[in-house]
Amino acid sequence: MTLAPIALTSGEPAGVGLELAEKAWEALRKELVFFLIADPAHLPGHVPHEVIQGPSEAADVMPRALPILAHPFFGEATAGQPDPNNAESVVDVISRAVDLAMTGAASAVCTAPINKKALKDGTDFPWPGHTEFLAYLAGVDRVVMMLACDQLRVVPTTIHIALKDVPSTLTAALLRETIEITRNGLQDYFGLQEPRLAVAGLNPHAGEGGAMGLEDADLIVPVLNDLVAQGYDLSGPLPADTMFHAAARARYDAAICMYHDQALIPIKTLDFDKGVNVTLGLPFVRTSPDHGTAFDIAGKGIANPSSTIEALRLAAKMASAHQTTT
Ligand SMILES: NC(=O)C1=CN([C@@H]2O[C@H](COP(=O)(O)OP(=O)(O)OC[C@H]3O[C@@H](n4cnc5c(N)ncnc54)[C@H](O)[C@@H]3O)[C@@H](O)[C@H]2O)C=CC1
Ligand SMILES: NCC(=O)COP(=O)(O)O
Repeated sequence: MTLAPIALTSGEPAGVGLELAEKAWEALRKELVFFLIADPAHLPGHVPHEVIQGPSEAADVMPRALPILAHPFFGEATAGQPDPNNAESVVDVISRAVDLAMTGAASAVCTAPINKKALKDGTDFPWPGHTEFLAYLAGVDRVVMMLACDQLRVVPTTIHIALKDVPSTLTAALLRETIEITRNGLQDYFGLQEPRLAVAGLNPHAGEGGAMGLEDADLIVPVLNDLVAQGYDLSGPLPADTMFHAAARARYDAAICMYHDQALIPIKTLDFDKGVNVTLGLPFVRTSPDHGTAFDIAGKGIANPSSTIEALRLAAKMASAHQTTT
């Protein structure tokens, strides 16, 4: 069965997203089909583009031009300088892509980076990022952020919160749900029958028997024991400083981490260029490049498109894996 095209969102028009959409089209136009939802006036215009009336026209257009589902914005796109007048449309484009994915007109959603501060300034966007907004749009209570590259997959259990709030936010229920959603996602979309999950400790040396913190023994261990008894393949809590070297990585399929930087530093260090952000637990596939709006290089034509290209490739792979299992 042919896969429906992937919906790629505009993201923040003052960032590198639209430049990367054009570069991704050049790289992928003979490999897969996607369409961009954006204001055509915002495109840098280094590649041909063609406005389509609906996703079903994308496949015909893709080999010759970047298919674009036009979404008028209220402001202009000035590199590195977000216009608050655009914020509402940035958000509306994400909702539109989700509608298309929920109805099957798009096989997946791939999001270009948004600038959280620009959205807060322009619209009172109440969400920390796409991840939580997508869960809201899809009507699901809990989703999981996973970042993936060839060498590593990582999941932050707590995401965009202050470091001081991590211990109080980290509950047994949150950790359990994170592990469950990760396991299901790796089974459904990545062909792993029983994923091997390595769980990081919260404290240095995973607490070192209580000498450096109690959460590892008191909170993490009971959750792991319970899930292992249910058949999960889990190890941990592991000291986070020694679980990301090559030999350690070979022992697991994904690392469950306790907070944002514990998860994202190792993957962005290993493969910033090709890392992909995936949301697990949604009723549709969502991927994104692992980087942000990169205002410092926007408009210069030097942004590296590899992460966006890999995000579109992974979206297509996950969507077809799901199609064959449903
Ligand atoms: N999925 C999303 O919507 C994401 C959004 N963000 C948002 O992006 C904004 C900026 O975040 P930062 O922390 O500055 O991270 P950033 O990823 O935008 O930039 C960090 C550094 O990496 C470089 N960089 C990023 N992408 C690049 C590319 N494709 N090619 C070459 N160099 C690249 C930038 O020039 C900068 O020096 C924030 O508002 C943040 O919340 C950050 C990550 C993901
Ligand atoms: N640090 C990852 C990030 O900011 C991406 O967040 P999201 O917008 O995908 O929720």
